[in-house]
Amino acid sequence: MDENDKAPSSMVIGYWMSDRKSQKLNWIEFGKVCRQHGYELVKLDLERPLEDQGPFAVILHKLTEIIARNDEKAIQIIDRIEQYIKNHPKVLIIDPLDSVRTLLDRYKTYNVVLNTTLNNIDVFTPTFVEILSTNVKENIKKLKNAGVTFPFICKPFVAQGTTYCHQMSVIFNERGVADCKPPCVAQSFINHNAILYKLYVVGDHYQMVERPSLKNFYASNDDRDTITFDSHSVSKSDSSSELSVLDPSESVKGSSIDPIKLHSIVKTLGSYLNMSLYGVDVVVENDTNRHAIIDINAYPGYDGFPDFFGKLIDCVISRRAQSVCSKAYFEDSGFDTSDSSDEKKSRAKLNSINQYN
Ligand SMILES: Nc1ncnc2c1ncn2[C@@H]1O[C@H](COP(=O)(O)OP(=O)(O)OP(=O)(O)O)[C@@H](O)[C@H]1O
Ligand SMILES: O=P(O)(O)O[C@H]1[C@H](OP(=O)(O)O)[C@@H](OP(=O)(O)O)[C@@H](O)[C@@H](O)[C@@H]1OP(=O)(O)O
Ligand SMILES: [Mg+2]
Ligand SMILES: [Mg+2]
Repeated sequence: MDENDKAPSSMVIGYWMSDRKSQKLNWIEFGKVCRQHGYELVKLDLERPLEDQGPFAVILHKLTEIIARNDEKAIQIIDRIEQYIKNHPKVLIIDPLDSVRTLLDRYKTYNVVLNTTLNNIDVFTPTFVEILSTNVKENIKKLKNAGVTFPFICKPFVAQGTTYCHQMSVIFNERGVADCKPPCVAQSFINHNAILYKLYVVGDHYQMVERPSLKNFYASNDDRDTITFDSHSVSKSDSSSELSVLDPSESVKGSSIDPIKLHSIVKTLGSYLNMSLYGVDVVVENDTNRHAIIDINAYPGYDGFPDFFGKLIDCVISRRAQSVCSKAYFEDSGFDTSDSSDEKKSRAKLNSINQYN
């Protein structure tokens, strides 16, 4: 490439995701989109110091599988990235590692939703409790105290990035409580006529896609054995699991998804999560029409998201503009933006400002 062809180094986007993910997204195309907007896209070599590869204006990543691995090598990789960010406070990271860590922990994620104002508009997270022990008696007591009802769904604590994190079970009775595999989160099952709504978010843009989901289960089925399943065999666009087929006696009433609620979910969660790239799984409860948030994913698949790359570069540009403005704003007000504790305070302040804009 001609040297004059190169974007200035301040316009380099360093990215990392697995080869599998970049192939699925046809990531080479994103390189072209970046060029059209004056950015250069460079894959990070996680084995080498980032200082030798930068400087970067932006770090864009799906590091969930590295963060979730948590072995010595993975810790070293993440430390390296965090150190770079600390040494270069102006670099924009999509998304901040602490925010991704929250989403990798289902228990923390559900607590975030619980503490938002979404409840006021009939958007909720089904009752949940963490199960950490294998003591069945103790767990039954814990479930009762928390108000988790049968049937409930048991999900591994780690939400993304491992081979087992999508292995789940539906538990119908006290006998089934022995099938909980701690550490996990037990969550009351919400009947929703086997329709899942996936909200894919890219910065200020979002798109809803409909997916198959689990059929209705009733408490009267209390002698049933536990059902185990892999979530990826139920709720992908091409899934056709038996677990999604409604019983013949059930009428297939369309649920009424409310676009205003979806809009509020995105507006509210964006600032609570401090994330730009995420997906929210929503089901609409039969009879009540309440909207339940059952899952939030960092950097999901975006299958069915029109013009993903166009929206992604848009997001990079607008987040950069925001972060430049906020740095200028806080420097003016005497904040030391290179100090990470001040940085945290300034982000919190900025979040609260954004929330009301
Ligand atoms: N509380 C619930 N009530 C009813 N059905 C649920 C509930 N939680 C999950 N499900 C069903 O189980 C599936 C998997 O659950 P969940 O989305 O939490 O798993 P996941 O592995 O994190 O999925 P993803 O691939 O989206 O990351 C959902 O798509 C939905 O069909
Ligand atoms: O491809 P990836 O590795 O990003 O897999 C992600 C997957 O996308 P895919 O649909 O392309 O498989 C997402 O599905 P949708 O919500 O978009 O349906 C969701 O399951 C994430 O939890 C997965 O993240 P992981 O568990 O792997 O970290
Ligand atoms: Mg899901
Ligand atoms: Mg998930």
